[in-house]
Amino acid sequence: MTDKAPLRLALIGYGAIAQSLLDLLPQGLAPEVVVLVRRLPDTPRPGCRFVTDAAALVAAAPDLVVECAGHGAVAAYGEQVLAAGIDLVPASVGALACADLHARLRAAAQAAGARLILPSGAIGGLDLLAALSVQGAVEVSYEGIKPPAAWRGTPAEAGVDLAALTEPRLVYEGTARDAARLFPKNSNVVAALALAGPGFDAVSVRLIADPAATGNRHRYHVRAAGCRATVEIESQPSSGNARSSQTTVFSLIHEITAAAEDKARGA
Ligand SMILES: NC(=O)C1=CN([C@@H]2O[C@H](COP(=O)(O)OP(=O)(O)OC[C@H]3O[C@@H](n4cnc5c(N)ncnc54)[C@H](OP(=O)(O)O)[C@@H]3O)[C@@H](O)[C@H]2O)C=CC1
Ligand SMILES: O=C([O-])CC(=O)C(=O)O
Repeated sequence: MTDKAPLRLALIGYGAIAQSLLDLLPQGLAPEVVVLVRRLPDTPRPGCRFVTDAAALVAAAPDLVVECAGHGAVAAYGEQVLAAGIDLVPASVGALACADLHARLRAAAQAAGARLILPSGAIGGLDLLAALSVQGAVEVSYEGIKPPAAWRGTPAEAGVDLAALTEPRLVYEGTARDAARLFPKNSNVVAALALAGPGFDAVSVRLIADPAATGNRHRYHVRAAGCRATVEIESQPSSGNARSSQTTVFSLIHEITAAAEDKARGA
């Protein structure tokens, strides 16, 4: 990387992931980060310029926009960012379970020569799924285990008294497409598995609240012709949000670093 052409970076959202990302961003990588928020924060942050509308974000002409706000933000701003020729990394990949939105984002990217870059987020092993999917059908069964606090404010609360749990409890079983819609803040990982190649109908999902869980555990089994694989990842939550794994932040920083290296090479 060179310091001659630092990356012009913008973020959408200023919650747990965005703040942790800004804390960990290598120094000098992106000297001024434009951050799109709905309400200006009470305290300014050195190195950040906060804006409250998407037009201002686009006008700043960033090289890369990293969304870390939620499914609604991908739907609200994704097309506008890509249509301006700006590469977009959506953390909220579960928004792409909506096939229409995914198609519109891909079309906007293609028309403007921008890239829609899907991060691996909290999990990994997506390269294997991509490689196997080129050869044929791939089935994935995923299990996500998180402490009860991670399921607050989700449909899990309808059938379970999360505060009273003394043993693990299944809070959802079904398809990746429904999981992404019903648990938008917990099921981006299953969308990432689906989008890596197998598709939303080939990924089955079990979500579990476990009072003994100290972190977020993601376990998935892969079945394809000539290959079986099991991947298990346990990650600490990001500071500030029990449901978002710290590995998500690392994954986004990895994408930002790659974009900075591309820019330095003139790619
Ligand atoms: N790919 C993956 O593996 C993972 C993806 N994620 C995704 O990342 C998202 C963010 O996670 P996290 O930081 O932990 O969540 P937080 O709830 O801590 O932060 C989200 C922030 O985004 C802001 N926001 C929401 N909508 C908009 C909008 N339209 N415009 C601008 N800001 C907005 C919220 O602000 P306000 O105060 O205005 O509501 C809030 O500050 C999750 O919702 C999830 O979709 C999370 C974990 C893993
Ligand atoms: O961070 C995690 O552990 C996974 C998560 O919330 C998601 O997939 O949305």
